[in-house]
Amino acid sequence: MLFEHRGNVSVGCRPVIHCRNLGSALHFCCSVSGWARARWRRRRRARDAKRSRSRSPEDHARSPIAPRTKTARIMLNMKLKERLALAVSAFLVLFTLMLVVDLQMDYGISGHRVPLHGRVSNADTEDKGRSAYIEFRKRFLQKSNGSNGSREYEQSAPSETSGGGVEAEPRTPAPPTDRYEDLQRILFIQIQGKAEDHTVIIPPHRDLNVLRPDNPNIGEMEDLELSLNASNLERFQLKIAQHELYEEEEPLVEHLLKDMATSPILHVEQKEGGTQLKLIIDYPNGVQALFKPMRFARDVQTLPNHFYFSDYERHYAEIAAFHLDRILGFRRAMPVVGRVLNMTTEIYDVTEGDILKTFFVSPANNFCFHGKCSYYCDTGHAICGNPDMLEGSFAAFLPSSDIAERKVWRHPWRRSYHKRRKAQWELQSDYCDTIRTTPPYDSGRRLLDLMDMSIFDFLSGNMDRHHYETFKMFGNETFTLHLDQGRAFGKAFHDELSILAPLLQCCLVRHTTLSTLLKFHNGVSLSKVLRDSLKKDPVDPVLWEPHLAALDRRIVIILDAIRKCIDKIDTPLQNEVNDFV
Ligand SMILES: Nc1ncnc2c1ncn2[C@@H]1O[C@H](COP(=O)(O)OP(=O)(O)OP(=O)(O)O)[C@@H](O)[C@H]1O
Ligand SMILES: [Mn+2]
Repeated sequence: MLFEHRGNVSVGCRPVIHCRNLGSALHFCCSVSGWARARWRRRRRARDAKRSRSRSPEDHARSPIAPRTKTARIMLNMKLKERLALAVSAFLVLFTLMLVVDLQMDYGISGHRVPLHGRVSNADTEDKGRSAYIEFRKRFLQKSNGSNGSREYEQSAPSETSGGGVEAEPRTPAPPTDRYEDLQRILFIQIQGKAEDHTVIIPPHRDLNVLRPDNPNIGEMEDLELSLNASNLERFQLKIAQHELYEEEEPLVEHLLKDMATSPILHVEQKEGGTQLKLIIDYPNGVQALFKPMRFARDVQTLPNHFYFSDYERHYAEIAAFHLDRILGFRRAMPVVGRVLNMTTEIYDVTEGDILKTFFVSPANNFCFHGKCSYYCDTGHAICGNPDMLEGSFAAFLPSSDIAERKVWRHPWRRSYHKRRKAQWELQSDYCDTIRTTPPYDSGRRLLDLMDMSIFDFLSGNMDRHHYETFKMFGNETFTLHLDQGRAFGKAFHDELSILAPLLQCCLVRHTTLSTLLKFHNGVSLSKVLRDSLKKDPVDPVLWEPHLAALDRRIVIILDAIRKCIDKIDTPLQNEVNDFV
């Protein structure tokens, strides 16, 4: 409005608005206007008076000049302060307008600048957000250091299903920076027999699994003789000994695996007990196997909202866990092999009873069935062939209870199996002190076996260890069976530290187990040895690569934990707090 005046003052001010130095321009404009205003006002008043005398009131109303004159009069009547305020606000409005136009150039009009700006600024925020998150997480984990019993080591592919491909390529692990020479030294001294007893690492001369004063097998214990046409499974079963299921390099294991993978299937029936569907497979000559069907591809991971107790069983986990148990030198898991079945001829045609009623053809024309069990035995969770070929795991059958009865033990570090309740070991920091003084954990090999089981389960990510079993005839001084690994290998990018709770709370490990872990850490990696071992299986590749990679990562975590335990006894005062679990 100010710049619409035609008088000297406004004309005099107009160029000023284009000046870059607004402050001095305004000052100039206003000092000029002060002098000119009085003169102009006098002249104007005289002219207006003349005009109003010569015009009628109607003329006055009709005249287009009238409002402008009025405005000008208002302007002239304004005080200097008011005019200055007006000038500043007008400038501000203009300035804002210019800004808006400039912004539009950035985000709307200019086709080049939009994506560039967008990308750069987004990446910046994301990067900052992510690194801040990682930093926070790192600090949080350092601070809590597993006080809640669970620590995550998430890697770059946290998707639930990752379709094989590029991600599944084996990564070359970086050479180990820490060879754990301190731990190696302790083992070396123990081997030389010079060592005193160690509270964390139990030397071979104190370990019944190494000493084995007696190691009878089932055949000897039961006085059973093998018939000439005895199957490989019978031979295997009678050779099960007090301290291990089978000897190192036992040739029967390979024979047994071959039998289960190739022998004709005579009969199938659903196994009672357990929560998920399992079939008992009958082969010629009385050989039996426990079949777990394939439900998902190898790279389908545990659903994030599933508890360990509602996780699906994975057939490949049973196969991989058997190999892992053997490689680690435990030999406490029954041999398991993979095989692809024809559902029509090798299941449907050779079974009877209620299970038959659960077979159907899916909309995708695949042959399916769901059986009857308490978890996932319904149409929505059916087991489907492709179109009628079905893969599964076949575990060699344990000797019947007529020959070798088993004792079922409640695992002291059992989880609560309730979505809100916590188990005793999660609440009591000195929980192991209680267990150590309770039979059968107060002497012999049992507690050490649970430490091995904890390591075995941590490596494979198996949280489902509610019970364990032993052969009754061998009493308490016998190995613990590694049965039911169906829920292992479910989360490749997460290391569940709470599985290690027994080891972390008791600070106890076998010399032989530690030695095996160090051998893999410093030599040929566990992932490589397991990958090579699994190559012999008919359904190889058995494990998704990230699961194999996880093993090498988890070994380091176990070694760190053992070192921490030793530090604790060396400097007890500094480590009073049980800061792992
Ligand atoms: N190889 C085997 N031979 C004979 N019996 C077996 C074998 N493996 C497991 N069993 C028996 O079958 C039972 C159920 O097996 P498993 O635990 O694998 O099934 P599950 O459905 O996973 O059970 P749960 O849901 O209780 O974990 C076991 O408790 C065990 O006694
Ligand atoms: Mn199970």
